[in-house]
Amino acid sequence: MTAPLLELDDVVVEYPGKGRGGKPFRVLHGISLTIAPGETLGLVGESGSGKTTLGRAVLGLAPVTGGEVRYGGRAISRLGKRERRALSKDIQVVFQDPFTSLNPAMTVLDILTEPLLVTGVARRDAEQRVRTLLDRVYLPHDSVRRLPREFSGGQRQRIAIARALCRDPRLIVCDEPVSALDLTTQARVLDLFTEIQEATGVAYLFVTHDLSVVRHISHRVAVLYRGDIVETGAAAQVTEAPEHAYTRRLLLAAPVPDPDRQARRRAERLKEAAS
Ligand SMILES: Nc1ncnc2c1ncn2[C@@H]1O[C@H](COP(=O)(O)OP(=O)(O)OP(=O)(O)O)[C@@H](O)[C@H]1O
Repeated sequence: MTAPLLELDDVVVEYPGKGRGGKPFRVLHGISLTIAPGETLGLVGESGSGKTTLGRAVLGLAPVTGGEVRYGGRAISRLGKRERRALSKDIQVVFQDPFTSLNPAMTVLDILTEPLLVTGVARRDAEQRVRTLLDRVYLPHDSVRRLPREFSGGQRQRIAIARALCRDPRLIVCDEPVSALDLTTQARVLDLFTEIQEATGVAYLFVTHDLSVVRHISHRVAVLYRGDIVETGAAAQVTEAPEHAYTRRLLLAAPVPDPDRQARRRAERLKEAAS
């Protein structure tokens, strides 16, 4: 078996003093999961279940008070600032909102060259790299002169993806990266994620509340419920034949476009609620 790229071993996240009576507020209760090189693990769960917090724990942005996050076998939960910055070459992030995640005052050229220039890449090489990145996300080369506000939501998310790819990461935490896009744009951006993975071998931790998205993009799916993983398995198995009652409820709650299926689901939901 391939060694995992990322491993969470009994990870606990607590926010100090936010719980009842000023006690620490425990958001993740001991999460264990792995992601292999080149794999997409979809992370689903209802609002407030802790999905974003789990992604932030991987990025070193949430307080891990128990267990360990390992990247390539190395413990990374409690790194200092410099070590964490060095790790940002390997672990990148794409956020939900393409309207706020890009600096509105910077041109696309500046947005995409900055991560390279700060690590000592020569300007000419950085600009060459930007052209390759724009090709990879299907944006024209003359995008470099424009500001984020001159692009549509889908195009902005392509810029955010290009920025995440700048330094050839091995893992990208994708936090609801298509939720703010319309359905057609969502499908195109999801296809782009898949194509990039096939070309580069990057792995994704793909956080979403949307089961149709998770089915489309993931190899495996983990289901988070109130800070615990209740089910993990192959994407098709978890989304077609879930074992856990919570996953079944999540599936039944998802809207479906076909009215007959929708009616059947409504009947199943009512049956579940009555039982
Ligand atoms: N910085 C923080 N300080 C205190 N509590 C926090 C912090 N960040 C998140 N939480 C709490 O942790 C819980 C999980 O939040 P999180 O954002 O991880 O959930 P989520 O599953 O991503 O939800 P959504 O789908 O709505 O984004 C929530 O109760 C939230 O209020």
